[in-house]
Amino acid sequence: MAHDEQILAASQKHPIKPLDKGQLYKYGTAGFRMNADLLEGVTFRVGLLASLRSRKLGGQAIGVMVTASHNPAVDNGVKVVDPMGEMLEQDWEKFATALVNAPSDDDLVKTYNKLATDLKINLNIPAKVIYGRDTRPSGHTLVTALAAALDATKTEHVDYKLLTTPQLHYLVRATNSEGTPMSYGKVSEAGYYEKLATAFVRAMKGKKIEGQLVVDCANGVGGPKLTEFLKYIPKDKVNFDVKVVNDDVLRPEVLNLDCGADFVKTKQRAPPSPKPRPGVRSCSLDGDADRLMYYWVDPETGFFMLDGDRISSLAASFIGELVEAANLKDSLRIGVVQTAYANGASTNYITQHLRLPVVCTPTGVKHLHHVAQGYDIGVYFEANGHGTVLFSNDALSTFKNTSPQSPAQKDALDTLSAMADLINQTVGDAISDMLMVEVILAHKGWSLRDWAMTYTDLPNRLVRVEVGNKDLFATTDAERRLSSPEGAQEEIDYEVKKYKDARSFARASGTENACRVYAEAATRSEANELAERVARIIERYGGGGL
Ligand SMILES: CC(=O)N[C@H]1[C@@H](OP(=O)(O)O)O[C@H](CO)[C@@H](O)[C@@H]1O
Ligand SMILES: [Mg+2]
Repeated sequence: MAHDEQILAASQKHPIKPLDKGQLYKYGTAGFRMNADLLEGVTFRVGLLASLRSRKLGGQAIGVMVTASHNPAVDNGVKVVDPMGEMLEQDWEKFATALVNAPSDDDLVKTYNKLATDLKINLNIPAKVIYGRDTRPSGHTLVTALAAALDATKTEHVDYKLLTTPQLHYLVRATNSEGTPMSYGKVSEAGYYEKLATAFVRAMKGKKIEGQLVVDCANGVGGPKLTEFLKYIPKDKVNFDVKVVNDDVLRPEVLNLDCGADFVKTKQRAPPSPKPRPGVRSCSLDGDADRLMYYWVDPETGFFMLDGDRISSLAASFIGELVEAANLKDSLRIGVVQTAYANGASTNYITQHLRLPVVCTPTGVKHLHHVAQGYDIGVYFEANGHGTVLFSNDALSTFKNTSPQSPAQKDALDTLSAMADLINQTVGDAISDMLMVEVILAHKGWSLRDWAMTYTDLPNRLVRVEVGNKDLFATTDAERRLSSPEGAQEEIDYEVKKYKDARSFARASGTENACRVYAEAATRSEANELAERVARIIERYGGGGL
C-alpha cells in the first residue's frame, strides 16, 4: 500500500522552501538546524524519514526531537533518534538529505518510494514515531508538520510535547525495551524522574552534599524539567539544596541569551544575571539540557570553569576507584574517549595519573559514543560539556552477580550499579551528569576548588577562521592533521615546533561555514600567538577571508 496521495496532499500544506541557488539542506551533526522559518517543510519530510526508518527496523519506535539547543531563539532544528536512544545511523543521514532536497512534492513522493524499494522496506507493516520539542515558539508549527507526515504514512505517533533532548532519547529506549529483560525504565516523563531520583538516593549512600548548587538553565526547557525532577527526591534521604535560575521560558527572546553552558564555555565567564555570588558552586545547562558546565567565582582568583574534560576525568577517577574497590580491575576494561579539543593536561592526567587509556575521535558525539561502546565502561565527553558514561551489559551483570567478600566491596558494587542507573545511557544528559558530579563530589568530600586542583590546564585558544572554501580542508588522525590542501600541515608543524609543550590543529567546522583553529602551549601568550599564526596559514590556504 503506497501513501502517495496522502503524502502529496499533506506536503502541499507544509511545503519546502527552496534555498539560495546551489545550496542544499544537509543532515549534519545536529540534524537539520537553521532559522525556524525554513524548517516546516523540512520537518514534514523528516517525519517521512522517521516513518521509513521505523518500518525498516520492524516497527520499533523512532524518536524525533525538535530543538536548536544553544542557538538563538529564532532558530530551530530537527533530528532523528534510533531505537536504543542513539543518534540516527550515519548511513541514513544521506536519505534524510535526499528527501528534504526533493524539489517538488511529486519528486518527494518518488524519493520516498525509491527509498522504500531500495532499502526493501515493507510499507504495510506498523510504524511508530515519538517526539518532543524544546521551548521555542516555532516548535508548535514544526511538530504539526511532523504529525501530518506521520498521519499520511499511517504511522502511530506520540507527542510528548516539551522535553529535554535526553528525555526524548530516554523515552525512545524505554519504549523499545518495555517488557523485555533489558527494560530501561517506565515509558513516561515521570518514569525518567523516578529512575534518576531512585538511583541518585542509592548512589549517595547517605553522603552529604555541601552547600547550595545554583543551576543556570539557559531559560530553556531544562528549567521546568529540573524543577519537576527535584520534587522526586525524598528530602529525608538526600538534602539537595538547588537554586534554579534563568528558568524563564515565557519570554522566548531570552533563551540562551547571556546564559547557558555554551555562553559559559565560549565567553569563559559566569552569566551576568543573576549576579554570581562569590564562592557558590554553580553550573549551567544549555537550551535543550544536554550540555553541562560547572564553575565558581573565587573571591581571590576570579572565575574558574570545570568543562567537559574536567567532568570526564572526575567521572573516570571515581569509577576507576570503585572498580578497584569492587575487585573488578582485571575483569572490566575502562576507557576514556575525547576529541582533539580536549586539553592536553586532561589527557595526561587520565593516562598518567589515573592510568586509563584515552582514545581520540573526530568531533561530534556520535563518534565518541561509538568508541565508548567498545569498553565495559566507556567515559566520553566533548570539552563543551556534552557526554556520558556507558556501561556494557557485561559490566551491569558483573555488578549484580559478583558476591562481595567484604563490606567495602559490597559498597563499591552497589554504588557502581546505582551510577549505571543514574547516568543516561543513551546520550549526554546535563541533568543526569549534574547528579553524577554531585554524587562524586559528595563521596570524595570535594569542593569545586578541590576538583580543580587535580591538574592545571594548558593555556589554549580556539579561533574561528572565515575562509573562501572550507571544503578544501580534509583531515586525518582524528582531525589532528590536515591531509589537504597540500603543504598546509607542514607549515603548521613548522610553527608548532617553535613553542614549548605546544599543539595545534585546524579543521573545517561541521556546523558552521568556517574553519576552526585550536592551539595550546606552555603560556597564554604563546598559545594565542600560535593560534594566530596557524589561523593565518588557514586563511591563506582557504582562498582568503570572505
Ligand atoms: C569545537 C567545538 O566545540 N565544536 C562543536 C561544534 O562542532 P564543529 O564541527 O566544530 O562546528 O558543534 C558540534 C555539535 O554541537 C559539537 O559536537 C562540537 O563539539
Ligand atoms: Mg544541546
